[in-house]
Amino acid sequence: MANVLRNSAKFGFSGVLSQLSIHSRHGRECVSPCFSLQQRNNSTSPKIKVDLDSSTGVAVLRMQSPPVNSLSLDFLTEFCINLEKLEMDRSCRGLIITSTLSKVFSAGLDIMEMYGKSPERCGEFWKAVQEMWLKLYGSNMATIAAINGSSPAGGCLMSIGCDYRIMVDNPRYSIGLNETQLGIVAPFWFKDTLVNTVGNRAAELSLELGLLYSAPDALKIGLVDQLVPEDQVLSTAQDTMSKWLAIPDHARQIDQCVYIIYNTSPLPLDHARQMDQCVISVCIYYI
Ligand SMILES: CCCCCCCCCCC/C=C/C(=O)SCCNC(=O)CCNC(=O)[C@H](O)C(C)(C)COP(=O)(O)OP(=O)(O)OC[C@H]1O[C@@H](n2cnc3c(N)ncnc32)[C@H](O)[C@@H]1OP(=O)(O)O
Repeated sequence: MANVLRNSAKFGFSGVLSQLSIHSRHGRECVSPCFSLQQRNNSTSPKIKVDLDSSTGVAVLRMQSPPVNSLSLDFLTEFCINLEKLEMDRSCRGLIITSTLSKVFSAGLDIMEMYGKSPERCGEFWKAVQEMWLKLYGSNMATIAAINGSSPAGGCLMSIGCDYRIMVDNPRYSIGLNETQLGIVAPFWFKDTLVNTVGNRAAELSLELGLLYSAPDALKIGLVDQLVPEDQVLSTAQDTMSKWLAIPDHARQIDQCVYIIYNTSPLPLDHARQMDQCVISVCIYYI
C-alpha cells in the first residue's frame, strides 16, 4: 500500500507542491478575505457532523452513528466526502476527530458489512476502507484524534491515521488492532501504520496477539500521545492543534510525506490490492 503510498507520495508531494506554488494553507493572508472574520461553516449529515471554525482554521468532525460508530459503507462514504470537502477548503488547516457517543470512539469495521454480502458489495466496502485510510493518512491538514472511548480494530486504524492522539484517561477504554483475536488478520497497511506509530517490536506483539490496550497502557507503548480527563479531551485537542498550526503547513506536510515514503512498504498499488484480496480470502476460508 505504500505505493498506495507511493501514490499517496505522489498526491502528497504534488499536493504539497501545488500548495507551495498556488495556495499555501499557512498564513491567514492566503485565506480568501471572505473567510477572514470568524465564521462557522456547519454541515450536518446523519452519521457525521462537521463544525469548521474559519477563524482558527480548525474543523471538528464528530462521529455520531449509534450504537458504536461502526464503519459501514455508508459511514465511510460520508466520512470520505466530509474529509474531501475540508481538504479542498483553503480556510481549513486542522482537523480534530472525535465521537458524540459515550464510551465509544469507533468499534471499527461494521461486522455486518463483512457477512453475507455479494462480492461486489464487499469490493465496494473494502475500497471505502482503503479510501478512508488514504485520505486520512495522506491528508494535508494537521489531524488529531480526540479518542473519547474505546477504539478497537478499524477505530484504532482511524486513530493512528491521524498525526496525534489524545485519549481520555479511563482504563476501561481500550484501543488496539485486535483482529487476530477475532480470527482475522489486519492488512499490511494497518501494520505499516502501527509500526510507524509504536515501532517494530511493539507492533509485532500487538498484531500477533491482537492486543487491546487500556488507555494508560496505550500511552506506555506510544499508541496514544497523551491522556487527559474526559471533560478536557476536546479543549486539549484544540490547544494542541494551535501548536501544530504554528508550524508552516508546507514544512509539516513535506516532512510528513518524506516520513511516510521512507516508512511504508514499497509495493505497487495493484500488488497491494492483491495482497488485501489474499488476506481477505484466507480469512473468509477460516471463518
Ligand atoms: C469485505 C469482506 C471482509 C472479509 C473478512 C476479512 C476481513 C479482514 C479485515 C481485517 C480488518 C478488520 C478490522 C475491523 O475493524 S473488524 C471489527 C472489529 N471490531 C471489534 O472487534 C469491536 C467489537 N465491539 C466491541 O468491542 C464493543 O462493542 C465496544 C467496546 C466497541 C462497545 O462496547 P459496548 O459494551 O458499549 O457496546 P456493545 O458491545 O453492547 O455493542 C452495542 C451494539 O453495537 C454492536 N456492535 C459492536 N461492534 C460492532 C461492529 N464492529 N460492527 C457492527 N456492530 C457492532 C453490538 O453488536 C451491539 O448491537 P446490539 O445492541 O444490536 O446487540
